[in-house]
Amino acid sequence: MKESSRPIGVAVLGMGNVGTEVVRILTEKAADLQARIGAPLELRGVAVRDLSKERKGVDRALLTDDPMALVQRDDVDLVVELLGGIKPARKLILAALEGGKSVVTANKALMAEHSGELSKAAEDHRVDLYFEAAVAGAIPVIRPLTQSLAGDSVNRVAGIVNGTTNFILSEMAESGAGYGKVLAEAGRLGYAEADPTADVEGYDAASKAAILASIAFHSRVTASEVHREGITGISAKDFDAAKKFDCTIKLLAICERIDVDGEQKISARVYPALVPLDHPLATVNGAFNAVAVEAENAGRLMFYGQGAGGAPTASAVLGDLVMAARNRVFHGRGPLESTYAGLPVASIDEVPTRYYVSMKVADVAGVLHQVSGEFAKRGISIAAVRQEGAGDDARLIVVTHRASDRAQSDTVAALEKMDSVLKVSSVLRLEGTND
Ligand SMILES: NC(=O)C1=CN([C@@H]2O[C@H](COP(=O)(O)OP(=O)(O)OC[C@H]3O[C@@H](n4cnc5c(N)ncnc54)[C@H](O)[C@@H]3O)[C@@H](O)[C@H]2O)C=CC1
Ligand SMILES: N[C@@H](CC=O)C(=O)O
Ligand code: NA
Repeated sequence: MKESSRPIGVAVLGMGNVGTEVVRILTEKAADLQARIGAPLELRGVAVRDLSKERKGVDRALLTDDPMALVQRDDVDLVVELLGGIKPARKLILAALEGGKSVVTANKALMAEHSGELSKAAEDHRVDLYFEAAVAGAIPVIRPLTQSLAGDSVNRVAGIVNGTTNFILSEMAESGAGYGKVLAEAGRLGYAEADPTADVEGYDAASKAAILASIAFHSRVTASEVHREGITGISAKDFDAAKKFDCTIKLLAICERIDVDGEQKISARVYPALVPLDHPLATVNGAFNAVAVEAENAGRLMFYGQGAGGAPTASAVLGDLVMAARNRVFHGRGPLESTYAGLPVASIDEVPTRYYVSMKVADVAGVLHQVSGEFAKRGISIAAVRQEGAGDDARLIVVTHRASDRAQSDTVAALEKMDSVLKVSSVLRLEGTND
């Protein structure tokens, strides 16, 4: 390695769950980081909202409540954005890139909507924009997709990419624990977003799916193009029913190439789904995430680890920081954004899915025939039927084979109108099967 170069000035924006851990590691591991980079990293400042708050292990003189002034300092070479949200993060990152500073961010919400603008600024100013922490926390997924698999063709990236909802669903499956209490615990443990609606309504997973789909398929997919459903409607009853089909329930993010009438499109979708208990994703519990990648030549790859939490996320941030700093020392550049394929995003209606439909029915002869008739009318074949209870508590559960999501959802709408179907109580998709 070449002799140590001049120090590299680092600005950290935000000292919450992740920022606190990043500053701690930067301080505690300074000597190791210097040896790995070939230059010392020097913390020039940390932008916080509340200057009066006690920040253990941080020199007060480093704190500022003016992030823009910090970003624009001449002695800052690298900016680490850990504020979250679009405003003021977008402007701060743009200012950094335009000022010739490389940026490391964990901000999936921002990257999923503004990656085009930010990547162009990085390219124009010949600096790096790294965001490994933005998807699946500590797990390396961005780097494998952009670098290790750069010579392959990825067909599918799917898995569990939100720690908070996986933590909640795991607790519900395990102990039937109440939803609100578990969500509060996820916040306390530093897994949840500042506004946890982003987690439970699937927005966070949708941002991650947009980032994964864009990189995997060399196209640009934004969060608003990802079909999104959250977990707020999932109840203990759904878990009981799932168990009867040897399944559990997971919030999945699925990005795949699909063929729609001869045209290649991207499907990017997030929803809670039944997953067979013997599927690898069924055993991913707590705040752990797992991402399976299927590539033409590599075959199936599986990435597993901590998807949320201050220290695990800080690990991914530090990895990016070391890369960006090394590039400064050795005059290199990280990979550029690649969107040459420009594949369109399919509507959820066009995607082949399997449905699980649980309904309360009138306990009269012929109901099963009528219900199965509605599926048959739309060309959907039924994989399993289960009849439960009797009288006022008669229930019918249908699991279908794969058909277009449009045909499946039209069938559910028709069932809801039938006199003999008193209530469609639950509709979930089934994933992790081959049929
Ligand atoms: N917590 C986690 O497990 C993970 C978080 N992320 C992402 O990392 C980023 C940070 O997340 P957390 O640390 O969990 O959030 P957090 O809410 O704990 O921390 C954000 C900090 O930024 C500060 N802040 C916000 N606006 C500011 C401003 N204008 N000036 C100065 N300070 C400001 C807040 O006061 C807060 O302390 C977010 O983009 C999040 O989505 C990514 C992966 C995992
Ligand atoms: N809120 C997110 C944090 C990591 O991205 C999650 O729960 O996964
Ligand atoms: Na990651």
